[in-house]
This record gives sequence, C-alpha cells and structure tokens, in this order.
Amino acid sequence: MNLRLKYGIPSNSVITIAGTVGVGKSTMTNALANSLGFRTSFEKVDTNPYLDKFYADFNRWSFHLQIYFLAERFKEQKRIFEYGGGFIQDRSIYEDTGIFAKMHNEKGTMSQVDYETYTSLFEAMVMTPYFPHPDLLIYLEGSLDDILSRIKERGRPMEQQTPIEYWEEMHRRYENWINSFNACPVLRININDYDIMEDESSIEPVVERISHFLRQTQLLKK
Ligand SMILES: Nc1ncnc2c1ncn2[C@@H]1O[C@H](COP(=O)(O)OP(=O)(O)O)[C@@H](O)[C@H]1O
Ligand SMILES: Nc1ncnc2c1ncn2[C@H]1C[C@H](O)[C@@H](COP(=O)(O)O)O1
Repeated sequence: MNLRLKYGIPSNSVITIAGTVGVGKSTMTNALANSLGFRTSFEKVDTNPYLDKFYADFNRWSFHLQIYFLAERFKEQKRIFEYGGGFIQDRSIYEDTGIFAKMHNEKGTMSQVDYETYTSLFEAMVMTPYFPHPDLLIYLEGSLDDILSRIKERGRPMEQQTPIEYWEEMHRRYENWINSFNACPVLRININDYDIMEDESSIEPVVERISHFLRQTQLLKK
C-alpha cells in the first residue's frame, strides 16, 4: 500500500536522511522511498574515484574528496529540483561541511587553506536563498557499539581498516552537530525504534511520525 496517500504526505516533499557512517541511512532511504512511492538520491560509493585513496591517505586526498562530494551532491540537488521533489535523499549536503571537512581540518588532515577554499565554495553554492533546503531532515541516531557492529557487518574493506577512534570521533561530532543544526526541520529517530530488516511493516510508524511532523512544520509556516 502507498503510505504517502494514507498519511497525506505531499508528493513534492524532499526528505533527507542524515547520520553517521553505518547507522542505516541507505537502508532507510530505500524503505521510505518504497513505501511512499518516492525517487531516491544515493551517494555512489562504488564509483567514487577518491574514496579508497582517501581512506589510505587522509592528508593527500581529503580536499579532492570533499570537492568531489560537493559536486555530486549539488548535481543531485539539481535533479531533485528538476523533478519537482518527491525524493528521499541518502545523506544531506550539510554533513559534508559540518562533519567531515571540519573534522579533517581540526584533526590536521585537511590544511587550513584547503578548508577555507572548500568552505567558501560550499557557502557560495549552498548557504544562499536560492538553494532549496529539504522539507525535513531525518536524523538516525544509535549507540556507538551498534554502529560499529553495522560497519563491521557491511564489511567495506576501507572502513574495516580505519581505526575505531575515527568512528568514535565522528559519532561524538554528529551529536554536537545535530544539536545546533537549523537549516531545515529535524526529526530524530533512534535505530532501536524500528527494524525494517526483520519486519518491513515497522516502516509504517516512521511514516506516521513523518506525516505528523510535516503537518506541524507546515502549520508553523502559515
Ligand atoms: N534497521 C536495521 N537493522 C539491522 N541492521 C541494519 C538496519 N539498517 C541497516 N542495517 C545494516 O547496517 C549496515 C549499514 O547500513 P547502511 O544503510 O548501509 O548505512 P549507511 O547508509 O548509514 O552507511 C548494513 O549492513 C545494513 O544491512
Ligand atoms: N564528505 C565526506 N567526507 C569524507 N568521507 C565521506 C563524506 N561523505 C561520505 N563519506 C564516506 C563515509 C563512508 O565511508 C562512505 C559512504 O558513507 P555512508 O555513511 O556509508 O553512506 O563515504
């Protein structure tokens, strides 16, 4: 059944799924898109020409990788706009700067000059009145232990070889980042509150929460 009609979710909605690596964004993107009849916008990991190199040498490749992600996400944003919405997006553009670029700069694996070049480009492209922000950002949160088991279970070699401290640092930063994020409305969902791998129908309460939340934010806009 199309849950979009049942819960009155506007067909032009754009919902972005945020959260740390391995928390379950892609899985949630697929499940929501299927139940709402929406298109998906995914990060392409397998065809990313920098990702493996980046994990092998952060210093050398962090700037290249950020520029690549920014270009890819911006192109996706354009595609979503051209379709007139109706999308679930796997990871928001805001996490690139708010989490990744910032973390690499502060940890010394992205130089100050590269970071400033990147952030000025990001701000010129994204933080303008012309850039359409999503109607809703769903933030998936879970314990570090659960997330580390998911990264392990998924088994991407580059991530397995990365020290646990990297994922710990990212997990901590995500919590701080979401507490001050205000570019669009945020709905926080704990990964223990649904289990779409075992029980497909557990997506319905999530859709219900989205519907309720969107209605509230629309009312506030009026
Ligand atoms: N609700 C869930 N319950 C159990 N395992 C899950 C759930 N969602 C995702 N996973 C598993 O966790 C791993 C990471 O999920 P994924 O959706 O790829 O995360 P992300 O896109 O956030 O990196 C995958 O192996 C996936 O099968
Ligand atoms: N902006 C980014 N900088 C560095 N690494 C990034 C960025 N965006 C995504 N990544 C990495 C993290 C993961 O290894 C893959 C895919 O992310 P996932 O959270 O599993 O969808 O890309």
